Amino acid sequence: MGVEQNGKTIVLKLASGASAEIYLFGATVTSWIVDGKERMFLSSKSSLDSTKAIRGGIPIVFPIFGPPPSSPPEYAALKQHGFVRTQDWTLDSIIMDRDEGVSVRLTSPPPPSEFNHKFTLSYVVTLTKHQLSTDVHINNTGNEDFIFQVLLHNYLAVPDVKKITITGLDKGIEFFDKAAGGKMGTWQGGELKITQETDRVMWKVPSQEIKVDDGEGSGFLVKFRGFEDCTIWNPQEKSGKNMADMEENGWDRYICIEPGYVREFKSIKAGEEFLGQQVLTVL
Ligand SMILES: O=P(O)(O)OC[C@H]1O[C@@H](O)[C@H](O)[C@@H](O)[C@@H]1O
Repeated sequence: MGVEQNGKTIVLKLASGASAEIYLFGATVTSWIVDGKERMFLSSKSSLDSTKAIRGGIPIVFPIFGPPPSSPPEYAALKQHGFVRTQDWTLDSIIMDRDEGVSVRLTSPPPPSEFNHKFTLSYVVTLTKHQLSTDVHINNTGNEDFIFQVLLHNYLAVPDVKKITITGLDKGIEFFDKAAGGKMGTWQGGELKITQETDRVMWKVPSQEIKVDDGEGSGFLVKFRGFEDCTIWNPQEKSGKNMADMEENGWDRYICIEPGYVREFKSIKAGEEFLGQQVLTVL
């Protein structure tokens, strides 16, 4: 029980058998086991040698989501989804180590020199019997405002994505449909099924609670606070087969329900803190 440190990874363990593995590279959660079952998808073709972002688990997206914008220059120079998913993070502290829960705080290293904004970024991962909570704390430690986007890119393992049902998306939400070439749409309410490539940035989700029924008696509840938007992504074969680090048919074994602040850039004032929380529960 407790917290094991194994060089590149930290493993949280509970007496119930629940565990979570976090790579220091990107502070990426790569495994979450509940009731003897792996709940995170991790592609068998993912590189785990710190050369490329990990394909699976929960990569952290910051300070941009998606491809870089054309300006300002320090943002235009960034790679897709920003730099923190490919940085070596540090274990800062063990916050809690008890029978009912284990919690650790990780901190990111300084940003690349061209990203000339002062901030601290810490990530608190808490494991309880059926839940995994991941909280991002961003503090503006400089004297000027700066802007960012942030998102927790979870890959939730499911037996067959074509059998899942997603609910909790409020009727009337606007979404940016990347799979449809970047069109805006309005969600009509009800259930969302994955029958084709899906890449939707749902703007301002009032419920902040999305349920995934895996069609085989289990699933997930994804709750969030601080984050307002949620991207729902599954590439299916059409785009999945073009991803070098995606295993064959991997696209059928996960769904990404990604809480974030991504519909626009959020401005953070000098001295201000942003807290984005994700709570994943196994149903
Ligand atoms: O291949 P990456 O950089 O990890 O991104 C994966 C996907 O991440 C999703 O969040 C985006 O909405 C998709 O458009 C993107 O393809």
